[in-house]
Amino acid sequence: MTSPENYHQSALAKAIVSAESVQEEYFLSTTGAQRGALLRKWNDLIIANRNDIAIILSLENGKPYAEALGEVLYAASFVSWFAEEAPRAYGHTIPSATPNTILSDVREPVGVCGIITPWNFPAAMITRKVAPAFGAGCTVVIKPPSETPYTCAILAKLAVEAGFPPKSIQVCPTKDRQAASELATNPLVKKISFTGSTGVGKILARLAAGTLKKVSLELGGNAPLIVFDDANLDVTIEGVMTSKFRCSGQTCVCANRIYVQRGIEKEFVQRLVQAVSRLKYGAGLDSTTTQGPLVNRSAVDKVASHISDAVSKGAQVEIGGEAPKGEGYFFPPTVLSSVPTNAIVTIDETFGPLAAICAFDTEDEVVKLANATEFGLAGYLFSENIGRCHRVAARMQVGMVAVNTGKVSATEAPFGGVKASGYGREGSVYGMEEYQVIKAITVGNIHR
Ligand SMILES: NC(=O)C1=CN([C@@H]2O[C@H](COP(=O)(O)OP(=O)(O)OC[C@H]3O[C@@H](n4cnc5c(N)ncnc54)[C@H](OP(=O)(O)O)[C@@H]3O)[C@@H](O)[C@H]2O)C=CC1
Ligand SMILES: O=C(O)CCCC(=O)O
Repeated sequence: MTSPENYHQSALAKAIVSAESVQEEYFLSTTGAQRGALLRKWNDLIIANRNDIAIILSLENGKPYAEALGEVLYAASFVSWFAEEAPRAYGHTIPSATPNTILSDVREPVGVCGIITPWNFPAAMITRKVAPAFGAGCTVVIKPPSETPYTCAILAKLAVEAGFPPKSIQVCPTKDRQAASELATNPLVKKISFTGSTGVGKILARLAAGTLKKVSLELGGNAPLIVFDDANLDVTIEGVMTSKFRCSGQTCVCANRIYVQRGIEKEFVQRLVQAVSRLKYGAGLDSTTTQGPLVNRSAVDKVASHISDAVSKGAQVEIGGEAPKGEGYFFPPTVLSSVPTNAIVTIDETFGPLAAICAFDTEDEVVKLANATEFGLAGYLFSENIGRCHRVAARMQVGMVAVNTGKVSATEAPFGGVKASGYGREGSVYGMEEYQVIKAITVGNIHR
């Protein structure tokens, strides 16, 4: 009998066995085109239920309804994308060096996949992983985030309604970290895909090494955003607002350090403060809200500590700066100017609505500052000089660069990082490869 202590672990182990039981029988017997058709139905069901899903998402995560709806559509776009990619799992024919021999390679599903996702994108992080896994022919066991399990549950229900076998998508909500690590250690699981903090990513990678699983990790960022003095400031302010304040600053691609060339610092700060003053924090389902709450008390405390550290080193609060007293985890969108480059905010990802502005003088200097971090997920730059845009983009040590836009994420763009931001790419033409293995087939003596 299962003791209460290992109840969750044992539930996860059972879910893994259940997913494995249909891995071969169902997924190896369907074609990519058939799985693509199921993904198309799943996409259609998500779209048909988008308003209800957005309400659930907004209620459990706190993000404004309009943003939640945007996320549901973004989530559906991964399902739609991989519905098209599933039939295109091409292999190669390879000219063999051996006479009388035909050599080819094919792509096969890796097997049962363990999926672990964060609370900031309760829908999109599920579909960005599950849709390519299904497209490739894998089954999945999902450990959704404790803060936002319901969006995942409804997405899984719709996947089953679309026709995926119930056992092929297992959802195991648990707060028990020991239990969650079952996914990384169980030998039946062949792949771990994780989005979350760098610390947990390293733990999972270490655990997964025990059974040599395939691993992809989308981890923390600390995105630099560089504004050169030849930038178009209308475009730049719009880009900064998009990049910095989406999900109340709680995304791994949010600008964390804003470097502005000294000659335009004053005007930039003034215009940014104007734009920020139009934001309004509040409950997600209130239609006037543009900024939801942060995820928990420690997230609020982290923003406050980054502000007080920067201020103690000489930064100025231009707007915001203090959490309101009372219930809830709200933090007003904040702008700090004259932030010294040794402030903690330039080193540690804030994951909150704090725009920290540091002045710089030269291109070389700012590239060094931008790269002076263990992270390498997203980077942004604004300039009207095309040569400089290419030159600086080439020098930034990140997986994704956005030039003259604050939007770095798109279904068709490879999403992922370098350095301590992890490895593997999601979405795009590469996304399905993460869930496939390549098999070489050699046929000899063909002219016997
Ligand atoms: N790269 C990104 O997109 C994200 C980065 N972060 C960064 O991480 C910080 C902390 O956020 P947090 O949500 O705690 O991120 P975590 O990395 O702790 O959590 C992400 C997911 O991993 C699970 N998890 C945590 N520990 C383990 C473990 N030992 N074994 C298996 N699964 C585990 C969590 O479960 P549970 O919910 O039960 O804790 C959750 O589902 C943020 O402030 C931010 O800096 C956070 C979210 C996304
Ligand atoms: O912040 C994250 O956890 C994932 C990034 C969301 C995106 O832009 O796709």
